[in-house]
Amino acid sequence: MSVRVVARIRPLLKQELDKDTIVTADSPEGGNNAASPTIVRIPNPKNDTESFSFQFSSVYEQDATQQQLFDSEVAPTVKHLFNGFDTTIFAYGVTGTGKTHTMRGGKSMADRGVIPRLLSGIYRRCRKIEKDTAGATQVEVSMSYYEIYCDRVYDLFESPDKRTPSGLPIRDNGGKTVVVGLTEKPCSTLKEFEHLYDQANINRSTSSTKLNAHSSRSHAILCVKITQTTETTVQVSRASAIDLAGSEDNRRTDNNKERLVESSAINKSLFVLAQCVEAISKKQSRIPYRESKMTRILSLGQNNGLTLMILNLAPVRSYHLDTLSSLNFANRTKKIEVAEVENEAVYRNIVKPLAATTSIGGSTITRQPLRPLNSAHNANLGERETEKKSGDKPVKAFSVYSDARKSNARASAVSSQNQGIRRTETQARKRAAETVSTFGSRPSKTFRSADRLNEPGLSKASIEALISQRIDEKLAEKALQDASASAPALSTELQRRLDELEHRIDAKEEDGKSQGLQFLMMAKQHQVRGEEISTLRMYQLALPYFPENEKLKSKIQALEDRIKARKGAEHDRSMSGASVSLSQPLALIAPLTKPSVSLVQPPSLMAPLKAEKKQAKPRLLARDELEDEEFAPAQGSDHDESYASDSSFRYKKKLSRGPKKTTKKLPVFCDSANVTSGSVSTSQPGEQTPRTTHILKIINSRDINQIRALKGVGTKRADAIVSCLIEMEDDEVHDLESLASLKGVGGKIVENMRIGLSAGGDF
Ligand SMILES: Nc1ncnc2c1ncn2[C@@H]1O[C@H](COP(=O)(O)OP(=O)(O)OP(=O)(O)O)[C@@H](O)[C@H]1O
Repeated sequence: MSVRVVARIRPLLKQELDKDTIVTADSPEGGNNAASPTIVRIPNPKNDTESFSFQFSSVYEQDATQQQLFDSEVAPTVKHLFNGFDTTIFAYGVTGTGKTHTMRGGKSMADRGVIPRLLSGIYRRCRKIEKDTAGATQVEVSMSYYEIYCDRVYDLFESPDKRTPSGLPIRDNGGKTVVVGLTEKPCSTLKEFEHLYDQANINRSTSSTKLNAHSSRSHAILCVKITQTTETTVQVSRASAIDLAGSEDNRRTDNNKERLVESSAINKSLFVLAQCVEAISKKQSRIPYRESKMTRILSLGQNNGLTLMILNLAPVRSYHLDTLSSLNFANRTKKIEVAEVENEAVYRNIVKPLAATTSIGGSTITRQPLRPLNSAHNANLGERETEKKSGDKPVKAFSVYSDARKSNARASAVSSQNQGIRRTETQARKRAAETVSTFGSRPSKTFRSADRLNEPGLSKASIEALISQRIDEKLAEKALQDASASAPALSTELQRRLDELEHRIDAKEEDGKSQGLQFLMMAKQHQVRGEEISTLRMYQLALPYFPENEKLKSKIQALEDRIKARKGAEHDRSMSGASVSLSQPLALIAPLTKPSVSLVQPPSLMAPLKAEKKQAKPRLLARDELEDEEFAPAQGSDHDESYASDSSFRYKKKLSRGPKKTTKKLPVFCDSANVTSGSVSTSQPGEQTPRTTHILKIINSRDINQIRALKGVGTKRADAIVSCLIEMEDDEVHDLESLASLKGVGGKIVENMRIGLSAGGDF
């Protein structure tokens, strides 16, 4: 199932004028005009008579109410949530386009946004389920709420003065990204939720900017966990509602230094998100999720369940290019496929009293850094601790029951809620496991043990062995938890150093890369605004971080040539005193009457842009310059939604990734059998021995199995080598020195590969 994308055009604000409206909603041609609109139309910034159209699942016009949006888009997701599907709803758009209004909304009943309405729907359904099952199914709701501010994660249930400056760490846990040490608060009524939510929102970072008096300076993520407990099963599902911060054009915000830092972090994370979406849509093997915490947490395309993106748009001309950019992003996002997999209900340990299985740690949970995670999304590490304390005995990881206890009760209870929902094969298989009950609300992991227990080949002894292995694991886990329970005794200094270490772990080698990405991002921003000199400058600053990106180099070259040519033309004109000539074959004239954005070069803030600053008037643009512009409509289509975008900057790892031709420290390989690194001659491609040729052939095959089979390589390294090769695109590794310079390889490994082949007797 793909991400569902709907657009919402906000009404004009007080200071905005009707005549400036350029974004409109439309129904598809030939369709029923009474049908809800699904198309957003916006003029071509270079030619008002042309328009671009973008189709989405739905488009909400300026007069659409909060109720309409909720009823059509969000209410239907509630039942899926209770059927075990996770849902993710996020608002995306430029600053001041109405994301917070859509997600949170105002205080009056009519103004309430998606989040309070969603919770209201959740509680209503809770009551219905409890009533329909005469109390046999109990539903518990809890929430965590956090923000990503300047790429740091902060718990919104903690006031800013109590926060650790470095924020909460995030970790990958079985494919899911979790925030460690997040508070999870139970909230059993809408009133309770609203109280907690309002309190937490006070802690959210907002400030006044020129474009929005209450601008969100962070991405806010609300995670609502729903636990449905029957006599035999526990099913957990989660709704994530995300109010992303909006991208900002800092020339329009008049931001001060602090706001600029925030803005740069916001823009960077949104840029990375766009890169991820682009990489997914191009089916690239590397999706740069890890380059921003927001993209790691959002994990668009990696998450399961239902995903709804609400694209917020401002209707007015002052947002023209930003709106196009958002529309283009949304257009790509709608193609992303999300696996429609539900969370499986797991058997609970019926020995435990019902209430104890779903108790929640609440605000007592403390941060427990640098230790393994063992539960699901946004793991609340204190949760199991609380459970354990609630009973005298430690809770068993699982129990084995006799055949007498069949899972029919569970099957019927759950299936009555899951009518019409596709089930996975694995689940069907797991349902067949009749004899197992699992610990508390643990996810399906324990089922695997159960499946193994049911394998026909397992003897009683191996079952015993498995059980004692699981008990050992649990005891080890408990020991770890006990150890970290004493974490409060850590000194602040030690805590600080741990935080630093975690940051370093997270950052790894990303520093240079993110700096380079920042420059690319700024280049793109300048480019869409038609500021060539500053674009060039940003590309030049980015080049050292992507030295092997040929497209970047050619882009720089093309820009330099174009700027030179333009300056030459300007110089010629000023010398001859000639005014614009209509007969000039390769020039187009910006119509003075039409405020076409792209033809009028806006002044830039950058110091070296004096030449551009002088250009307050519309200027001549060469035809090729126009055609190269980011928003040119696709050829042959005046109403095409796919306008060209710059895709040339897929990230490449810095220097070490690609093969370096001349690196002093590299070993020199000689192709005679007994020579070790450090020998004299450099192998020339034409002089390679069969062994070298064979190694290079295997490497260039990009076949992970063949590469892994080379001596001393192993799965991880083979994977890294293939990633390097993919990033080299069509280029190949031509000699052993280049091979040694690949990331994670080195001279010793290459030597091992050679020795391995000799030992095999083939060479
Ligand atoms: N549908 C709407 N109806 C009425 N007013 C709206 C609507 N959408 C937005 N607004 C108003 O527009 C202004 C900006 O909205 P909002 O703060 O929600 O923008 P935002 O996209 O969240 O901005 P930022 O990214 O800076 O936080 C607010 O005054 C808000 O009340």
